Amino acid sequence: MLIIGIAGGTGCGKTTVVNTILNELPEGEVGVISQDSYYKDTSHLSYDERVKINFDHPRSIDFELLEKHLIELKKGNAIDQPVYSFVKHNRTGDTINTIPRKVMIVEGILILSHAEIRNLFDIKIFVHADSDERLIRRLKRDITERGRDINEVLTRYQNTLKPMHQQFIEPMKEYADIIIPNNKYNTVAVDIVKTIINERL
Ligand SMILES: Nc1ncnc2c1ncn2[C@@H]1O[C@H](COP(=O)(O)OP(=O)(O)O)[C@@H](O)[C@H]1O
Ligand SMILES: O=c1ccn([C@@H]2O[C@H](COP(=O)(O)O)[C@@H](O)[C@H]2O)c(=O)[nH]1
Repeated sequence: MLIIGIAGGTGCGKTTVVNTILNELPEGEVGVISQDSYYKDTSHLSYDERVKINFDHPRSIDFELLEKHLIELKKGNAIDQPVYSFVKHNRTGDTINTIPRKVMIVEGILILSHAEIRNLFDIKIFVHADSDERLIRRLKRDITERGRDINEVLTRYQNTLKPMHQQFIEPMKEYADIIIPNNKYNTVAVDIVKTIINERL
């Protein structure tokens, strides 16, 4: 199994890059694990308490479960990936049975910040987009898809997202094998990643 980690700040285009790769490769050969599925279960908190969580800090992620799942997949075993709701800020209680594939892509803002997880990746990719570009994309996406308003996005950006990005995400470029510049759609870089995956397939 080839495990590829794709990191980068919110709105840099990780999900879009992953979907582009998936759409053009043979169905069923590549699997995806999203770090978002591993936000800690916060069912014991009220919605008002959950909204105050710093979701850009590594402690908000259940890295132990993510590591356990990746090890199981490497051994050839299926895992039950939790389903996360950004609208509720919590796991939904559902899971997706995820079977091991020849290539597994793990994507998320903080996946390179955890040494044990990082060491499981055969290829580490960092997707870069400038912070103003990422904020614009996040505003548009979170208002249309994640039930936010302009005030929520900008307040979270100033209070937690920006400082956490500078502390825990941007420095992870150091560990990347490939950095994809993604201020514009970067079809050349995505083609290169697809070629690497095709060779493995
Ligand atoms: N290169 C790009 N140029 C312009 N918009 C983009 C680009 N990549 C992604 N987007 C858009 O920006 C938003 C955030 O992208 P997404 O892939 O969800 O980022 P991430 O998963 O890194 O948070 C989405 O609405 C997506 O359509
Ligand atoms: O309940 C939640 C959990 C996370 N977030 C925000 O999501 C982004 C990470 O997702 P991307 O798809 O990479 O943007 C992170 O910046 C968190 O602030 C949230 O809003 N609510």
